[in-house]
Amino acid sequence: MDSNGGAVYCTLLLSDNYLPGAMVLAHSLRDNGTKAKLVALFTPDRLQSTTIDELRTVYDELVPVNSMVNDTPANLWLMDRPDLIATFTKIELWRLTQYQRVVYLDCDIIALRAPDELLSLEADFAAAPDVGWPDCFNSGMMVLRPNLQDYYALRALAQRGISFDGADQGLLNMHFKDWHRLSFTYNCTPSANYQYIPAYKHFQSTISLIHFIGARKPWNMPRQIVPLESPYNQLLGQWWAIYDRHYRLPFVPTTSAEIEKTALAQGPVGDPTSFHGKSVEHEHSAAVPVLSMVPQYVRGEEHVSTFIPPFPPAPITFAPRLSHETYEPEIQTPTQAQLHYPSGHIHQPQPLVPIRPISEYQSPPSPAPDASTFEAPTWDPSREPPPVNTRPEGISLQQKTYNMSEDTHLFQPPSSYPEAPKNMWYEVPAKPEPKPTTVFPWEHHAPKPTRVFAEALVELVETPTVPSEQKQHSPPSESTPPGPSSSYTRVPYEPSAESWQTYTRSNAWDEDPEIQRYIETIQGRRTKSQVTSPGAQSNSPGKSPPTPGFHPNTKITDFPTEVERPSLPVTPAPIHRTSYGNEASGTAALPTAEGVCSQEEWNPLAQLEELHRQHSEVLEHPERLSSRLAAAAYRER
Ligand SMILES: O=c1ccn([C@@H]2O[C@H](COP(=O)(O)OP(=O)(O)O[C@H]3O[C@H](CO)[C@@H](O)[C@H](O)[C@H]3O)[C@@H](O)[C@H]2O)c(=O)[nH]1
Ligand SMILES: [Mn+2]
Repeated sequence: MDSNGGAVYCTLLLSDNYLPGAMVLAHSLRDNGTKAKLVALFTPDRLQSTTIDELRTVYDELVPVNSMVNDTPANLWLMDRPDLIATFTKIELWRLTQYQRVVYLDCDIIALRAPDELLSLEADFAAAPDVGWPDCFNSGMMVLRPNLQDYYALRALAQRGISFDGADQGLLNMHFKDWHRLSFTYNCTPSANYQYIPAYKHFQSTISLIHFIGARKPWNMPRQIVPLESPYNQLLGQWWAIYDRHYRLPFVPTTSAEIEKTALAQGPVGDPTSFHGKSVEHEHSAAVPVLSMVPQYVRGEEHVSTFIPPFPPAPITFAPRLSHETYEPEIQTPTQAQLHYPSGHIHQPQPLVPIRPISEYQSPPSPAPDASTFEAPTWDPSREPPPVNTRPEGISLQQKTYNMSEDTHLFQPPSSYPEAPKNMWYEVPAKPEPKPTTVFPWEHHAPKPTRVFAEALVELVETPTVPSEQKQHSPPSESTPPGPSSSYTRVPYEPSAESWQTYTRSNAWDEDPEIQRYIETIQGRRTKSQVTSPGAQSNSPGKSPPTPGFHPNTKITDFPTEVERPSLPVTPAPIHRTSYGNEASGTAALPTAEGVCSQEEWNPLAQLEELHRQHSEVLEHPERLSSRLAAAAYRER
């Protein structure tokens, strides 16, 4: 009993010609590091003793079993596999009760990694789906617990010949209906199904076991078949790699003379169907030292003669194997022609693909051709569009396998990281503010704004002497340009005064000489066009331009003196004119607001008193309010 509690890998050998498979399978498991016991069931009545001896070199235990032949083999012919007549012998696996668990593998399987986890799988019976009918499992790989109940049940079915394919897979699928499904990567069968190539490319690295189902087995096929990159041919290469590691003959001819000699020495091979049993004994000549029994059952050796010739012999009239692009290993049975590498002296074999014109091949003296020699004619991308209907090229890209790091140290972050770069933002270039379009003529040479704030004003206001002229509210002469607002402050500066007193209380419309002139030109125009206007007639004669420096007509507002008006002089008030008779008529032309006393008579104190009186009246006699409002509404109507 080993660490897996008696779990073993096990295969079955029914005939000598499957010996290479059994041997390569065992090597693939060992090469991949499994420590588990390797067991081989074999049928002594059907095998040569040398075959059994050979098995002993790699298998830990050999278990002889009686072969169980299907007496009603009709269904085998549905598969065209009469050679599977004895595969009912597989049910002997359930009699291996000396082992707790058996991972059974067909002889035509290789391991790309040892699937040791299957040795401890918690399932009574597990397998992977079959590519031909995925509801069924493929019986080439099974994880099972040997037990006599299943054994006798299976044997009963077998004796009655109950199997839909006439072999073990049909029988086992009828018995184990509830099988534990394992990943296809545990029993990956090469196939040419529509989904196969992309899936293969994707899952390739996860494959544990490859199963070469079908009548043709890797050891009966050449080492290399083009296209080399097709999944089947790549997997075939994997089988041959293991085989070569353990059994490749030491002699490899390299010169053309050696090639010729070796080919002649091996001679033509007989009917391939006769290679069962002893008829194969003559096949390897003395020129090739035979150290093991295995190579004599390896038909693949024959058609490559353990070498690849440097170039196809010329003249060549048939397609060399290298041009075999539509290889379908599961369907084709090897013909004699397929088992021969075409060298000059061998009779004309049947080509596998339509013969290409000789011009498609390179001439013999050119360097050794590789697979690409037989590619489609070269394409000049600078001159023509890509050729249509060519083979995809991605599949032939180099594949790389990366290994996980085995470093067991924890990641240590660096003590500091470099400073992040600064000033990475984009400086938006400043767009110059567009100058506001000028409306009035004086704006073209407008003086710089001279607004002054409170602090600065303290000094400015203290110094200037207000001209007496302005105290009398006369308009400023043109010789006095509009300067800082302090020159127009008529209220003497008082440090305790409210801040509003410090503001400019001049009206540019009254005091800016340019505005004065502008108004005069407009008035002039109005005079010409509206002759009948009484204001125009009285205001401006329209005969001579106004006298510069004196514009009494245009002055319409000013700050009233404290005598004129008791309220605070916050805003300029309309000038109450008495000096110009026609001015008065102009003012009289404006209708006075109804119910509002004139500016001059407005007494804010009296008005406040009145407001207060009304307010208290409403509070004391609310009923009067409604009658008041009703009266007001009636008035409005
Ligand atoms: O002449 C033979 C034939 C078969 N076997 C053994 O039986 C197994 C099954 O035969 P195989 O040629 O591998 O069959 P497959 O092509 O794999 O065909 C399918 O169908 C078979 C019959 O149902 C099942 O046994 C397989 O697992 C299943 O993959 C082989 O691996 C060997 O272990 C021999 O030893 N010698
Ligand atoms: Mn098989």
